[in-house]
Amino acid sequence: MRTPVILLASGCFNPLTNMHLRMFEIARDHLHRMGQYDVIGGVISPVHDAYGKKELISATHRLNMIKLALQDNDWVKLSDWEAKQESWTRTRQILQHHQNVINAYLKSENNINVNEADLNWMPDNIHKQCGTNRGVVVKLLCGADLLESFGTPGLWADEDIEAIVGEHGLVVITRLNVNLPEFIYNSDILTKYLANIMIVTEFIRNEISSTKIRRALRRSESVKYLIPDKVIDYINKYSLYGSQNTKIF
Ligand SMILES: Nc1ncnc2c1ncn2[C@@H]1O[C@H](COP(=O)(O)OP(=O)(O)OP(=O)(O)O)[C@@H](O)[C@H]1O
Ligand SMILES: NC(=O)c1ccc[n+]([C@@H]2O[C@H](COP(=O)(O)O)[C@@H](O)[C@H]2O)c1
Repeated sequence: MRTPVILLASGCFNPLTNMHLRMFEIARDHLHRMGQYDVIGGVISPVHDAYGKKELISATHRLNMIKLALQDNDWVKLSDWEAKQESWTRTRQILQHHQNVINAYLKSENNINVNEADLNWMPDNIHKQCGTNRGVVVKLLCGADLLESFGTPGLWADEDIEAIVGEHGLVVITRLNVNLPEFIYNSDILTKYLANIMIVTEFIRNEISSTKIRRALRRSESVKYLIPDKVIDYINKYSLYGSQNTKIF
């Protein structure tokens, strides 16, 4: 029997791009083709404001843009749990929270109090898709650059990496200039849990990044077809990313 999986992408989404959405599609295709997993949902979890990364705009705006982008998406949902915490939360805790909540909810057959915020990101027809006996695994969906950041001294605790890869698992999308097999080979922890790391090769190379989108916006260059139209309208409406009085459609 296939294991039910939710793919969770945690990041800045500053702003959300079409590549963020595409990551979910190619990851789901890949996992289904492998035959071992049943991807029952996708979750986008934008980082808390306190993460404080350069140029990070408020979570309110980032959440609103994601909501707009997902209006026509029938399987990827927004989770605002991380963004609404008191402060920044480690990725390990985010994965654990989502996995615990969904499994408790499934076991209880609706009889526990799941708060509104958590109900929002759960897949539709979750009981039908999983029944009560099949535990859902929440896997971290990320790009190769995020995996590479595991090697930045002091950024990730070893026990967090071990829990993320060992208890959840990674689905990693290739990115230009990152040699994933070599990076994994050089890490004892990643090699130990190799079976839990799925590398998804994006053969249709696409180097859209939020950094490039912000740069284009600052320079009044068009970002159409790189981010969803509704997100462009929102950026225009609130003059975000230095896009005042510019033509970005
Ligand atoms: N073009 C891409 N290819 C593969 N993964 C990507 C791509 N763009 C973003 N991602 C992944 O999406 C997740 C969310 O990333 P984040 O919002 O930090 O995106 P980003 O576009 O890399 O941001 P920034 O450019 O601001 O650093 C991360 O795991 C990141 O690796
Ligand atoms: N120790 C950790 O759990 C840890 C460390 C660094 C980044 N992250 C997460 O990685 C994501 C992407 O961050 P960057 O955009 O800075 O690469 C963010 O969601 C951030 O919260 C987690």
